[in-house]
Amino acid sequence: MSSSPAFPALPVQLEPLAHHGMMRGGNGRYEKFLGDLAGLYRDGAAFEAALSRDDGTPVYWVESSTPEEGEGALTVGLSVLEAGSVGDEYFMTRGHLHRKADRGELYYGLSGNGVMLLESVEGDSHAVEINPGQAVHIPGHWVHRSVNVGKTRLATLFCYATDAGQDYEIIERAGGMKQLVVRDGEGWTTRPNPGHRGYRHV
Ligand SMILES: O=P(O)(O)OC[C@H]1O[C@](O)(CO)[C@@H](O)[C@@H]1O
Repeated sequence: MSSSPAFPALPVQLEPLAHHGMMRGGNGRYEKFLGDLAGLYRDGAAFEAALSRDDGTPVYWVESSTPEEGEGALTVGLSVLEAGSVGDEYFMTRGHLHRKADRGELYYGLSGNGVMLLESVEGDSHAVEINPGQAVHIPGHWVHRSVNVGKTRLATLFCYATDAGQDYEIIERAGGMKQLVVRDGEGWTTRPNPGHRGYRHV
């Protein structure tokens, strides 16, 4: 016998365990392996070399809670990104614009050291650090990606409108994001991506 979902949806207690890379109480999980990320990094030879050494563990994963769907519903989750690099680019998420582009997102840094790379379709770019105890509040209409610029796992708690959706193709069609987040001595810097064609002219 099938049962209807409860209305209103039941409250959920979540326990993000950043150092264990998991969140208790969620109902969703996905993982991205190096092999899923072909074309993301500029240095193809460095990517192939990294793939040949790959230990088969995910580069990043997301554990989330979506207790209800529809307008006004929220998805909350833990995003975990390993430390590392391909060529001089730090490990990063694929990045996306929300399909409902006016939907914003909140990230709260739990552990590790990251940068949120934020770009508008009009051509503005911002790289905002996210360290433990810092939040980044991303309004709608920003293409966004997280980058781990530290030496340990980056774990962030996030929240966005469930109906936001994700458009990954906008970055692929543009030849990647406008800026790259790269090693700079012991730190990080941004450098223009020579392959970027602009988000509007695609
Ligand atoms: O969806 P992407 O771009 O692969 O990256 C995963 C990211 O997406 C989110 O799950 C939600 O926007 C982030 O928390 C996470 O860092």
